[in-house]
Amino acid sequence: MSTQPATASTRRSEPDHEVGSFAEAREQSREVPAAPPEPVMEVLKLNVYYGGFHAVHDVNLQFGKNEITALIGPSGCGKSTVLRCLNRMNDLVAGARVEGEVNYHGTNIYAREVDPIAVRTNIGMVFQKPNPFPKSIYDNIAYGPRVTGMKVESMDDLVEEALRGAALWDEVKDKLKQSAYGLSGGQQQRLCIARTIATRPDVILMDEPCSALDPIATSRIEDLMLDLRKDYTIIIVTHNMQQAARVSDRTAFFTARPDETTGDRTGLLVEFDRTADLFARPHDKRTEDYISGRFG
Ligand SMILES: Nc1ncnc2c1ncn2[C@@H]1O[C@H](COP(=O)(O)OP(=O)(O)OP(=O)(O)O)[C@@H](O)[C@H]1O
Repeated sequence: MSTQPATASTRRSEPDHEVGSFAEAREQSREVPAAPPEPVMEVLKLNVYYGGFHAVHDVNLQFGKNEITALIGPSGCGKSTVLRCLNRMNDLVAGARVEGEVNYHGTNIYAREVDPIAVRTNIGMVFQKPNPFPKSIYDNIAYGPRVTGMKVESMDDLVEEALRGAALWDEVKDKLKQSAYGLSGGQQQRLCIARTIATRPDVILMDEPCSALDPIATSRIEDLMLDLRKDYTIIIVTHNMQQAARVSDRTAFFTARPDETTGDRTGLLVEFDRTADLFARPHDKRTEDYISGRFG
């Protein structure tokens, strides 16, 4: 397994055929340093169990400040499980057990003295299906700051700032008191992003945020992610390799392998690299097979 950025000498040769239109996405990508800059989060020897089932084995990863990192891989390889560990959402899953460290600015978020609510305020999450509360647009945004007791000079200003940040303000500014359920799916997902940024996190986790959306709404969310990257560190699980190639700076490819003794299909990290490099010159055969559509 290689989890370090590959060097020219360790890379596999170019895949024998171009992978979709990843080339185009690569051309648009920005300069990404070889290693994640100022790691905001670091995962060390992460193992996750659901009851007796070993779901994720020994994952090590770093997430750089103001970068977008994509977690990709076939179904069941543990992407969402790893993502949920990053803000202790697995605490809410019965039978889930996490071993290893998840460091946020150097503090293990699983340390006894750490408050999981505070963790989730700093490390927000956007889910696969837009899940606005059955409240007005305004109250959806104001909810987090209110329940966390955030000191807010003007809630109106905060609501506007969050909606502007999520590129939704112009579409909803005249109907803030109307139900969030009246918005389209894409607008609801941007509302959920606005709700997440209203509590001023510095990391945003996104679990397949576009999978329930049409291509136009997807494109808007992708543009938004690129915009949000200026202020936030973003970690996204996606099934869509084109999307990973379009938006992410780094990509972690996972797979699942049957455990020799238990037979459990346990997820593991195969390769972690700059997105442009991982798609152009993967240095693990399993990555190459996956991105070229030969498996998964
Ligand atoms: N709450 C749970 N209880 C028991 N097993 C679970 C639970 N959640 C996930 N698993 C198992 O853990 C493994 C990893 O699941 P996970 O959802 O993290 O994978 P994934 O790569 O995100 O999959 P997908 O791409 O299909 O969403 C799978 O075998 C899954 O069945």
